[in-house]
Formats: sequence, structure tokens, C-alpha cells
Amino acid sequence: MTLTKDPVFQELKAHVESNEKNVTILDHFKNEPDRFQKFSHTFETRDGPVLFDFSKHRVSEKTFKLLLKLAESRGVEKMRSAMFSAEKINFTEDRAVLHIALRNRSNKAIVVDGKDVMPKVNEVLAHIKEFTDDVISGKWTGYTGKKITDVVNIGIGGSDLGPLMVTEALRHYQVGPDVHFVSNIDGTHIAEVTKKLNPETTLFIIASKTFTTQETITNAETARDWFLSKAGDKSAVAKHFVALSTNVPKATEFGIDPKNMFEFWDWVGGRYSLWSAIGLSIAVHIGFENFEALLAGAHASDEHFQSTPLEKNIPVIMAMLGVLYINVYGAETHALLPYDQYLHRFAAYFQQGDMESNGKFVTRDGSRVDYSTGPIVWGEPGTNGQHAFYQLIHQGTRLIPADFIAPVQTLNPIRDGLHHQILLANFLAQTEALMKGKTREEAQAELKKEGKDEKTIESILPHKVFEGNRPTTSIVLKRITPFTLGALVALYEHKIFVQGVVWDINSYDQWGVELGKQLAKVIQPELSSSSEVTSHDPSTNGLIKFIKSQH
Ligand SMILES: O=P(O)(O)OC[C@H]1O[C@H](O)[C@@H](O)[C@@H](O)[C@@H]1O
Repeated sequence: MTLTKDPVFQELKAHVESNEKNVTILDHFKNEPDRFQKFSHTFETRDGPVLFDFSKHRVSEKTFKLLLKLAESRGVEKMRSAMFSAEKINFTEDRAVLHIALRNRSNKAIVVDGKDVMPKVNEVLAHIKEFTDDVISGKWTGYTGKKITDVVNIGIGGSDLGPLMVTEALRHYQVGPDVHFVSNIDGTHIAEVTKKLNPETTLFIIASKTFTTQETITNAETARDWFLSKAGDKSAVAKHFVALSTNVPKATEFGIDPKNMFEFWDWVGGRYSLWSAIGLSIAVHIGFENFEALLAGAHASDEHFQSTPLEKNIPVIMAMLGVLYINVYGAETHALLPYDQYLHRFAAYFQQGDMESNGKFVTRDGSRVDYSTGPIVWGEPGTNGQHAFYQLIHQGTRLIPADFIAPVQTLNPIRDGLHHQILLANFLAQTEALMKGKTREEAQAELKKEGKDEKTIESILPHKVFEGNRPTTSIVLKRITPFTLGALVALYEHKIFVQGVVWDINSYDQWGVELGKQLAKVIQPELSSSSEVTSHDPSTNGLIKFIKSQH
């Protein structure tokens, strides 16, 4: 049954339309003195609690109950069991969806096609540990016997964004070499990165699930040419190139020594792969112990998601609030706003995580949806965002639900914590302002106090009003650590899962990235041929002609 035909969805919609559209979040607070307690949840971790405050949402108790009833009616629990028990829920690729196995610290068997995957997972982890320890200690040396000082991860999409986001987020925990990332096919990317590097002390990690991605293979070949142009000797490649892939034959063909391959499996989706061998650059940068802590944090979230009743289940609540705004209120985007500079790639990471997962217009049975699915995910760290796009969130015409993420303790308490205090004050002020807004009367009183005359007040007043009632979730961590980051990322992954179930879509394939790739293969030779290209639409033909004329 599609979402819009589901009687529970219809009940929810009717309820919101007749009872909630004229009630503000502030009204809810006036009516419910214990609202904060009721709608906030603490996720306990070994590195301190993480508080999720859902009270600043357009949700009464009744709406909340209906959202949970909807989660039930859409079969969230059944699909959750299907995922955790390794059913092939990614049916368009005939694959199980098992990123949870990669961080399964309980080691309980997870059986795919009659075989427990855990021994292989643990084997690769042991290999990662050995390699990481050797690189960090200096036992692993480059071809001239020098210690590795720089690691370059060459990958794109899921083979880039996760390690990039996490190594940035956990930079404070660095114990190993510096890491760099090359993803774009634009030669500028690799040219600028290699410019500063010494081949004797640089290690390249070629990260590609399929090992066929054009950008990554081209960048990897360029890196190998760069390396050989300095090192000269082909036998030196083994000490400077390793591969992370599900495709061992292709990686071998590229010339990677099988000893330096780190395998993962088709049941790891690219955008869920940072927990797999794809996380090698993370482990090398922050040490294996910290990488394990990241996995352990994610595992704690997996357990929470699997065993917590829906009404206290954090990813379920996050997901259902999203469904409310997207499918009942017509919101089109979702902002991720970390008040932490280390998390500056968090939104970029979940742009792939969320949009590649839930940017789908057909249901599992292949019919076109008549409702919206995944939101546009975007965001920048606070306070930079405040000085750029918050104007539109406060006074624009669109409804933009936003998650604010902030650590209580800074990892850089410079000037006696002054910076962090200002940062936290801004986070709190923004969520308060978005909810409360500023009434006409309040704005008028302020203008009067400033001594403005009546005529000026009249003309300025409408511009000074904030409607408020803008919903936000506040996520407050004690501190950003490998464990708390792992937990947070996994909670978001499960949120995406729950929404996919509610929308009845397959969140785990990504056919939408294929068409452009196919067409690029046709166009590339046309760019170097001398004859005029006429086989496309007039716009594409015209663009090709212009580009060729300017070479
Ligand atoms: O790791 P690979 O195979 O190089 O793929 C890189 C990326 O390619 C495509 O854009 C998609 O399939 C992504 O999901 C994937 O992350």
C-alpha cells in the first residue's frame, strides 16, 4: 500500500490539518510544562551522554503518537529485522544491506548465503590493524627506507566522503600521517595535492568498491605515473600503493600486490562503507584503537535502533519528524547545521548518504510515488551559516526543518573557552529565535525604544517581524570523540533507513548515477574527433561545437 493510501497517514494528515496548523511550537510549550522532558532523549555513551531535544517541533502528543503508529503501519519493525537478519532487501541488486556487520562488536554470527560473514570481517580488521600499526610506527617504509608522512586516499562518492568527513571530524585524534583526498576527475585536484608531496614518504590508497569508477582509476593511474616519474623503479610501487575494493581481480590487474589489498563485500553500500576497509585512511590517521572506537559507537547505535521501543527510538523519531514535514507540511529540504568546525563536512557526507539513498521516485513494486520522498540535504557549520543563509531560514517563505549539532566541550579551549562559549550561545540563540520569532508588537516596541518616529516605524515594521514556529532538533554531545561520532553517524544512517521504509522505496541502490556516466562515455571521444557532432539535441551539439572551437 502506498503512503498516501495508508489510513494511518490519512489520519495523521487530517489531524494535523484540522488541529495543528494553527498551533505553534510556543503554544505547545505553554500547554505542556514538561514538554522538554517529554520530548528529549538521552543516548548514553561511554564518552558521555548525547542529548536529543525534539521538543521544538510542531508536534503535539497526539501527532507524535500518530507518527509512531504510521511507522508501525509502514512495517518499519519488520524491515528492520529483515536488514539485521541479512535478507536481500536491496532487491534490485540482489544484495543484503549489512554495514551493521562491519561494526558488529558483539561478533554474533550474521549469515549471508549460508555463510557467517563475521570471520572475514574480523580478518580484514586484523589486516587493517597490522598495516596501520606498521605505518604509524614507521616499520612500513617507503622505497628509500623513510617513514610514511602523507597518505592520499584516491576515491569518489562513498569511497571518499566518509573517510574525508571522519578524518576532518577526528583530526584532533591524529597519531599517524597527514591524509589528503583526491576525488575529482578534474586534474587540478591531483595536481594540487601532489604538488606538496614527496614520493618517498607518500602512500596512495586506491579506494573503489567496484574498481571500475572512471574518475578513481584515472586518478590512480596519474598518481602511479607521478610516483614512477620520481621513483623510477616499478618494484617500488608495492610500498606506495594499496587498494580497498570488492573487486580483487581488477585491483590485481592495476598492479596492486595482493598482500596490500583490503577487501570488502557487495553487501556494503558505497555510502555506508566508511566502516569497512574504505575506512583505512581513517585508521591510519587516528590509529586503529580510535577506529575501533568509531565502530563501537556505531554498534551502540545499531543496538539502540534494534531494541528500543519506537517511542524512544532516536532514529525512528528523527525519521518520522522528517516524514511529517516532507509529506504533511510540504518541506523540501533538511538542513544539517553542526556547531563544530571539525564537523564541517558532515552535511556534505549526508548529502550522499541521504540523497543517494532516498532520492527515488518508484516504490519497491515499481509504481510511481504520488508523494515526496527524500529531502534535499544541505548545511554548513555554525556560525558561518548564520552569516550566509540563515536569513532565509528565519524570514524566507520556505519551511526548513534543521538539525543543530553541538558539543558541550570543545577540543580547543583557547582563550579560556571564550570561543566555545560564544559558539554555544549562538547555537542556543538560533534555535530559540527560530521557534519564538518576533511579533509585530515586540518589533514595534523595539523601534520605539530606538527613538524612531511613527512614519519610519510604519515603513520598517513588517520587515522586522519574524513569524517563528521554525522547527529544529538540537543534538548536544558532551564531546566529539571517535565513539560519539560513530554513534551519531549510525543514528543518521538508520533515520535514512526508516524513511525509505515509510516511502516504500529501495534506499540501497543508486541507478540514478548511471545515465550521466553512459552519456559521458559517448561524448568523450566526440570531443577529440575532428568532425562536427550532430547526434545530440541542438543544445548539447552547440555546446560541444563551442568547446571544440576554443581548444
Ligand atoms: O567505490 P566506487 O565503486 O568507485 O564507487 C564510487 C561511487 O560511484 C557512484 O557514484 C555510486 O555508485 C556511489 O554510490 C559510489 O560511492
